[in-house]
Amino acid sequence: MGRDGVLLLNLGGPEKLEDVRPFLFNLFSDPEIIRLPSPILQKPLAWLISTLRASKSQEGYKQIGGGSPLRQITEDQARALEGKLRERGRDAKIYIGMRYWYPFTEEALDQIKRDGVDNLAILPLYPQFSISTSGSSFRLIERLMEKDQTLQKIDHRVVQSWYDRPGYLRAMADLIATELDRCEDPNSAHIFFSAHGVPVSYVTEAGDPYQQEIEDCVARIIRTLNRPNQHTLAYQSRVGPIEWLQPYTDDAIKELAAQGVKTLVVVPISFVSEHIETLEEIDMEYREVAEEAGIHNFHRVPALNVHPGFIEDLANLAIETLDGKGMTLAQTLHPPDKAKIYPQERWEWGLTTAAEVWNGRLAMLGFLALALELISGRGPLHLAGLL
Ligand SMILES: C=CC1=C(C)c2cc3[nH]c(cc4nc(cc5[nH]c(cc1n2)c(C)c5CCC(=O)O)C(CCC(=O)O)=C4C)c(C)c3C=C
Ligand SMILES: [Fe+2]
Repeated sequence: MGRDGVLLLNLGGPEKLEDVRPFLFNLFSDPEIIRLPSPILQKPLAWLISTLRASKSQEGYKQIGGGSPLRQITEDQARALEGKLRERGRDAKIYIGMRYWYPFTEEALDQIKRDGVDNLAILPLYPQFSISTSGSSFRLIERLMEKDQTLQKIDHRVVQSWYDRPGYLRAMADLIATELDRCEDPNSAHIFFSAHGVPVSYVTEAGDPYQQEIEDCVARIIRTLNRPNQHTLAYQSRVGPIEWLQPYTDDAIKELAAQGVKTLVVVPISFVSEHIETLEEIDMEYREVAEEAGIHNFHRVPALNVHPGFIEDLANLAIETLDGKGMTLAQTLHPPDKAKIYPQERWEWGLTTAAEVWNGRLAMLGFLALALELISGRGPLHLAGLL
C-alpha cells in the first residue's frame, strides 16, 4: 500500500538574530537570486554580501521580535492542511521544505524517503511563479533527485503556480472587504497591492512570468471583490542598485498622496504568510512614508496564514495533484516552448547583472575575504557548517 505526501515549499527565515547572517549567506549563494559568470564566484560573493547586509537586516528582524515568524506560520498551515485532508479521507503526510533555512528542503526529502512516500505533491506556498522563488526550489529538488535513485522512484507532480484558483481569490477578496469595511468611508479607500519585486532583467531577459502572473492575479482579485474602489499595484523590497520592477511601493504611495488620496488599504500580494516584509517593511516603513506624505489612514490587509477558505482551497489543490493533475518536475523545468525561462547560456545575462550590481570589483573582494577566512579558519561560512 503506497503512501501519499505533500511537500510544501517556502523561503524560510532566520529564527534568531544570530541566524540572520548565515540565512543571508544561503540566500545569496543561490544562483537564482544572484547570477554570476562563474559558479566559483558565488560563495565568496555571498559571504561578502551577507556580511555587509547582516546588520541592516538584523535591525529589521529586531523590530519584529528578533526573528522571522515564517517557520511557525508554515507549520500551522501544514497542520491545518493535514487536518483538512484527513476530513476528506486522505491520509497524506505534510512536509515542509524551506529554501534558505530550517527545515531545509534536503531534510524534508530525507524524511519523505524514510517514510516510504511513493506519491508526492510538490506545492510551493508562493501563489505566483518566479524563477527566484518556486523556480529555485524546483531546481534544488531536481538536483537532489538526480543524485538519488530512491527519490527518482517517487511518483510526483508539481504545482507551478495557483494564483488563479477561485478559493484563493475569494479568500483574498474577503480579507480585503473586511479591511475596507473598517475604513470610515469604505468606497473612497484606495486599494494598494504591494508585491515583492524582482530585478527587471528576470522578466525581460530570462522570461520570468512573475510580473504577468502578479498583474493577472490583481485583476482577478479586483473582479472577485467587485467593489468600486480605485486600485494600484507596486513592487517592494528591492535589494541593490539595479533596476527592479516598477513602480516602487514608496514612490507610488507618495504619488497617490500627491493626488489627494487620504486612505490606503495595503494588500501584500506575493506571499501567503506574515513575514518581515509585511510586519516591518509595510507596517512600519511604508506607514511612515504614507504619514509623512499626508496619508493618515493607513490600513493593511493581513496575510492569509491559516484562513479557512485558503486552507480548504489548498486541500483541494493537494488532492488534485496527488490524483495526478499537473506536471512532473522535468516537464515543469524544461518545457519545450518556454526554454527561455531557464536559459542554458545563463552566464550571458548573469554577466550583465553581475557587472551592473557589483561592478566586478566586489567579486574580487569576495575572493580576498574567502582567502582570509580559509587562512584564519573562522567566519560565517565556517559557522554555518557550509565549508
Ligand atoms: C514572492 C516572494 C519573493 C520574491 C519574488 C523574492 C525575490 C527576491 N528576494 C531577494 C532578497 C531577499 N529576500 C529576503 C527575504 C524574503 N524574501 C521573501 C519573498 C520573496 N523574495 C520573503 C517572504 C522574505 C522574508 C523571510 C522572512 O524572514 O520573513 C531577504 C532577507 C531580508 C532582508 O534582508 O531584506 C533578502 C535579502 C532577492 C534578491 C530576490 C530576487 C532576485
Ligand atoms: Fe526576497
